[in-house]
Amino acid sequence: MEFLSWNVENHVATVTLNRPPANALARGVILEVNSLLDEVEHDENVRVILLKGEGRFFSAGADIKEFTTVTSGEEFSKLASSGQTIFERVETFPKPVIAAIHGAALGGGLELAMSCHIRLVAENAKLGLPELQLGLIPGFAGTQRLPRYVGFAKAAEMLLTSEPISGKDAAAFGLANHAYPEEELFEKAGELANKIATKSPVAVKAALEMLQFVKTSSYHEGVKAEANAFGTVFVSEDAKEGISAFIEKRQPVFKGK
Ligand SMILES: C/C=C/C(=O)SCCNC(=O)CCNC(=O)[C@H](O)C(C)(C)COP(=O)(O)OP(=O)(O)OC[C@H]1O[C@@H](n2cnc3c(N)ncnc32)[C@H](O)[C@@H]1OP(=O)(O)O
Repeated sequence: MEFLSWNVENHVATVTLNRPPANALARGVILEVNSLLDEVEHDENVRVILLKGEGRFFSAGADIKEFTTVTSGEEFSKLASSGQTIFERVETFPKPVIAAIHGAALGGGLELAMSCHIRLVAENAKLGLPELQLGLIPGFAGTQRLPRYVGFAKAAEMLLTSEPISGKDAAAFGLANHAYPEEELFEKAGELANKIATKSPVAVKAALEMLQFVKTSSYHEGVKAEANAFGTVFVSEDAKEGISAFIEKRQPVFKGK
């Protein structure tokens, strides 16, 4: 694998996203997440997966620079659907997946983290869905998962302002299970993963399966609508402006077209 490395110790597979400088989730990275799941799903030595990022961030989201290579709304909808499918596999995976988030989990990075079963964060991390700043919307089920954790009003504020919240606030709002000083994060995450790894894999699998019943049919309709809207919004002039503004390191000027 090019962008993920992993090692197994005490039945815990620690998986590291490694795509400098921001662990942006280019298509290839998301496909590798899927391949990683293929590798560990039937490996009896792996009971828990702990996901983290190398460098300054967990992940700054989808690769904005890669967006400039996609042209049609249909292609963007497909990109969103395939990401949604892989993140859904994370959420329905029969082994617990824990995200340890330092630095930032933004856009697709937060969407990946929200598909994990448990999130531990550094107090000073930034968590958010800033897609509207780019003239876009989230496309990897973020519009559906975020309100499930933080409630409608906070999700609306986070989406509509594009402003991230701190790890400390993420724990207070229920987006993260716990927040720790950054220097303690990975040790605490390892302890939690080791604790879960001592449980019966049969019972753990059943518990995870039962938790999936909280999803409603409107959730599944919502992610489908999100992928379609992602494609429609992406071919707007405002999206071109938002993406160019990010790359040119300036503020976007949106015209409503
Ligand atoms: C369906 C899903 C859709 C999406 O996920 S859309 C993407 C949503 N994500 C974002 O909008 C986040 C964008 N990034 C940022 O806001 C900032 O960056 C950070 C807060 C993560 C970090 O800020 P700072 O510490 O000032 O560093 P820096 O100089 O902005 O970034 C370091 C390098 O990382 C590249 N980078 C950051 N995020 C992305 C990204 N999402 N896609 C591609 N590249 C990214 C930058 O361009 C730059 O690179 P260079 O040093 O070559 O200028």
